[in-house]
Amino acid sequence: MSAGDVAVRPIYKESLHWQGRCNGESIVIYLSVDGAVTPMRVLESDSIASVKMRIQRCKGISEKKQKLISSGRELARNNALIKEYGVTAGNVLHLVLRLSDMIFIVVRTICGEEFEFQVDRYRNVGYLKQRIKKKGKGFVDLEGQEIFCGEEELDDQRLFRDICNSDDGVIHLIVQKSAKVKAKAVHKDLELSVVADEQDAGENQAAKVPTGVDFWLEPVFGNPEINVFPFLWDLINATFDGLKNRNHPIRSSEGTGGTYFMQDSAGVEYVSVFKPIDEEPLAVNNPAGLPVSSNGEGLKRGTRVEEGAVREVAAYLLDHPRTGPRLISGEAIGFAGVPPTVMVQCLHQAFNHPNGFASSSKHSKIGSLQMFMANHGNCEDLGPGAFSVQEVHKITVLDIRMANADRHAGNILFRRDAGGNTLLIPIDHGYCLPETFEDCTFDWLYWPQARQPYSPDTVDYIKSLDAEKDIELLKYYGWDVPVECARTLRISTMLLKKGVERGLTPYAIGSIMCREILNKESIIEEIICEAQELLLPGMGESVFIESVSQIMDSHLDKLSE
Ligand SMILES: Nc1ncnc2c1ncn2[C@@H]1O[C@H](COP(=O)(O)OP(=O)(O)OP(=O)(O)O)[C@@H](O)[C@H]1O
Repeated sequence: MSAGDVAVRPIYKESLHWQGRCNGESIVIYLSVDGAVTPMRVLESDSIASVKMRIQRCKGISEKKQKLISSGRELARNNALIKEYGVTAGNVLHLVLRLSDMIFIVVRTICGEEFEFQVDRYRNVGYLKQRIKKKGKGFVDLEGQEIFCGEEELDDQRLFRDICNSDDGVIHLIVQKSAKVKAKAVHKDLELSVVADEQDAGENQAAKVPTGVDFWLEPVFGNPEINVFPFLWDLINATFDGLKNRNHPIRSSEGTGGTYFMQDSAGVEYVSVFKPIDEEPLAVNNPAGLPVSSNGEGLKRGTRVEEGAVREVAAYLLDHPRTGPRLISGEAIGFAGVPPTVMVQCLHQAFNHPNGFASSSKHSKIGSLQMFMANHGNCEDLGPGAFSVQEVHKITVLDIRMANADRHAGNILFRRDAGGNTLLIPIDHGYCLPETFEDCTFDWLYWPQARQPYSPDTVDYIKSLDAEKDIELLKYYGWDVPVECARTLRISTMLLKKGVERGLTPYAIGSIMCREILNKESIIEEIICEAQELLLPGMGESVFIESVSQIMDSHLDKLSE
């Protein structure tokens, strides 16, 4: 996309131009936010982090909440330079905001009682009152309850999204318990603080939606012989009941794709998360307005647009429980805790239908339906010190196996249990099993737990992994795994297994998979390249994999000397 495609706003005082920077290597690029475009002068040697800092200074958007995309690629590495991503004069940087959905509310009464709530920004004040009533019996009389913000009375229909409109997602209200509940300017002792935690083109091949219905949901089977696990049926049925009771899907403010929270039949809790393939980043109906991919490649190298859902399901299927394959044990949650995920088709007006909506199969969407996991935010909000070694290690095993190209801390939710333990929940696996290792990044690489050796239990789990069986399993579920993705799985599983045999830590293994700097190949890429050079015409995949194995051995032996 060139600057000519968009209307450019005049440069105003607090524009994104550098003040007093030399012109030597400076270029003008364009920043596009929600369709509004602002010119921005940068140096080609500026890092992505420094560009984000400038956007933060000029536009007041925290750099943590910024996702920058240029020419169909996410500028994911903060330490990489603008020029390394190939950004040149006149290019457009698309800024996608990652607003938090979940808001933590601490209600403190004058008597010193305290109640904690977690709501999302699309809930209203009436909903909070219901929650207060349920939790704090006798705390307030729901009938007589009124909540104020400053001098303004908040009516029951008011959404937290509209109250919590500051970028850092924090609202301070006051509760004055008199005959009524009142909220006004901040006062420490009487505080109700609302803290936002950081936390139709796609016509499908699925079965026809019954005529005359305005919503629909059913699983999509790649293989008609598959028996859907009972817990997945429960998930599908609970989601269906929510739709039947007119509790519509609610779009998440986070994320670059269309992600919808599906409500239960009472409209009180979320039961699942639906991600339609035609709304993925760079897909034709992406609600964030990102340009459509020019070559079908997804936001991360080696991934394809509209294949996010199949990868989400694959990550779940391959997250085998400790006790053995799910097909035998029937256990819902696996070693790493990927939430149960299933492929479905869903029809609803609330999804993004830029060309209009009609109750017909044509407008139903294929996508992944994942169990909604109650959480207290994501790992971007906490320092890694809060997590146990085992919790971090389970994520590292998953990411290494799946060669995850999108493991930033925001894609790990956390939940504290009553005993104060913090459980990590990995989500967002749409960029797993890429065809190449180029974009593999693991935020946990820099966490201290990654430098600890795996426990004997974890080593046993890793030893039990079998990439060939995994590929068969994915095929059985109907994903005709492309040869390149199967190769990725074989090589990453091999690396993990060989690594633990030599006592390597997740850090050591992960470092082999990730590029240290953007344009320098990682060790695993070098190994693959070396093996490719040895490959003679007519040699099959197994010979290639054997050659990778031998080269990998010699690299690892050197490492562990
Ligand atoms: N299984 C889940 N349980 C609870 N919340 C979830 C779940 N999956 C997603 N979410 C919430 O929805 C938000 C958006 O989801 P997700 O990160 O998967 O979307 P995305 O568009 O793929 O994001 P990204 O831009 O990080 O690639 C998450 O940040 C999280 O808050």
